[in-house]
Amino acid sequence: MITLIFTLYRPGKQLLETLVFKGVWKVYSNKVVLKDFNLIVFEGEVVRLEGPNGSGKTTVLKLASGIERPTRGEVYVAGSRPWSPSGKRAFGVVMHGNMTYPELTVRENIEFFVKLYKADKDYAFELANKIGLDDKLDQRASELSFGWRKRLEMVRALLHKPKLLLLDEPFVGLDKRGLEDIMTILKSVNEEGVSIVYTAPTGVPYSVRPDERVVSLA
Ligand SMILES: Nc1ncnc2c1ncn2[C@@H]1O[C@H](COP(=O)(O)OP(=O)(O)OP(=O)(O)O)[C@@H](O)[C@H]1O
Repeated sequence: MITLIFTLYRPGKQLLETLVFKGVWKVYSNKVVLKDFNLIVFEGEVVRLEGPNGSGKTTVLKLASGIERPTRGEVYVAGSRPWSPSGKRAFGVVMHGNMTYPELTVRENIEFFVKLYKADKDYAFELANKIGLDDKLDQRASELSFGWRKRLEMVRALLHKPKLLLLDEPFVGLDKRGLEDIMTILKSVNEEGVSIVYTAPTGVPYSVRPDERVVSLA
């Protein structure tokens, strides 16, 4: 009987919480930007942070990536603080500024970040190919147009296989092909289980997945 119970009992796979905000407040010199903000994002989920300019969307990403610390409350990425070594490995982030090196070529940038993260070089160059960077590998990052630099930033953010990808307004300034390339890579990594949290000002007509969760900031 006991054997039968153990044979039938197949607990569902526990989904990992890739991002947790618990009672988070963010106050900048007496301006309350986030007031008791709570959010749980599970493995493989896509969450769109929506709201008007100044509502705190970027602030949420800065807290999730450890660039800012909460005034009150707790933030966890895959169970770790975002600024801890294991937390840092668990996410990739693309904000408005560039984090790749302008003087290095696309290839050199990818090789540099592969070494930094002790990542898989083949996987990194596969990402670069998938996003259309294969014929730009020998160009300096500084020579790339905005949309191509954005693609390089996306590869930089993903090459260490993070569990969570954080993107600040990923569709801004891209042409049709740029949008398609970015969407292709986002769909592909999301199918592999990567959670995506991205910001979009209210009214932006694009989405990563039709069933994505929308979180509105007032
Ligand atoms: N370092 C800072 N010091 C003081 N105030 C700040 C700082 N960073 C952000 N703020 C303020 O916090 C509020 C929220 O800013 P945030 O950039 O998170 O908004 P957002 O929703 O991303 O806006 P946008 O759509 O314009 O990018 C704004 O009023 C902004 O002026």
